[in-house]
Amino acid sequence: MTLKIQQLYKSYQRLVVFENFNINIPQEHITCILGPSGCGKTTLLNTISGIVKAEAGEFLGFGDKVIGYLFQEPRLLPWKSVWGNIEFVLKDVYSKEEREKIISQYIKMVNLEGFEDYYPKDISGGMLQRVAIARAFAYPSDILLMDEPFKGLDLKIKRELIDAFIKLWMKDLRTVIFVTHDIEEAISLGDRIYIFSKAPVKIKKSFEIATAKEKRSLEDESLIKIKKEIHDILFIDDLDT
Ligand SMILES: Nc1ncnc2c1ncn2[C@@H]1O[C@H](COP(=O)(O)OP(=O)(O)OP(=O)(O)O)[C@@H](O)[C@H]1O
Repeated sequence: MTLKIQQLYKSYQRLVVFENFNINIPQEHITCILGPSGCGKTTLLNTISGIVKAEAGEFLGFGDKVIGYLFQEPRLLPWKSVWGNIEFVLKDVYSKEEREKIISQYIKMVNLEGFEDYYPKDISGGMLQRVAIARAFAYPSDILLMDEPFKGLDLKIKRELIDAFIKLWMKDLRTVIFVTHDIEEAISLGDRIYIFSKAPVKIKKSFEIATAKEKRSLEDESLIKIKKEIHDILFIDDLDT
């Protein structure tokens, strides 16, 4: 079943971010959202998670769903180790034995074996974000909201994180809504990609990518074509909208 948001209205004082806004989110897929800075991408995630209250709108299919949120900064607890940070969010969900199994499994999937006892201050930015991603997936949410989780990381680290992300996602095909400014990231991860306009947000265009994520190459002609089209919508169309 597809999750649907209908007739969303959200404003901040006089700024109307969403008005009669509709969007469909396919379950068990990754939906990427691209759009100009400040258009309302984070606001959409925040209305879905309930951090921000929509003034109007129906959220169909979201009612009984457990929502996880991965932010741009890893937000690890500095006083807990890599292991402890993942364990912390699983404490009330799984028994001790289950937790041990799950944590070691996820640590392995993001290639952090051997770093279980390290503290956040002793590992690199890319490793911190790998812990955060492992923690986000280890928590049994139905929908995972991700707000530019790879922003500011260098290209090689970003590629490693994308690969780790795909591996984690394939394990249970979580429903993911992924906000990014990076077209290549969207093309690497998205099953569906929405391009938002400036506020009040309209969906300018959506793309579907059918190729399995683990088999995608950014050199594929079809992906190069989509990349160019997205680029033109974002950076050329926007000059006059
Ligand atoms: N709490 C708030 N109070 C007032 N205005 C806000 C608030 N939160 C966001 N805004 C404004 O609403 C608009 C949408 O913000 P939002 O953070 O959702 O955009 P975004 O698309 O995620 O931006 P970016 O791409 O820069 O992260 C922006 O103009 C922002 O300044």
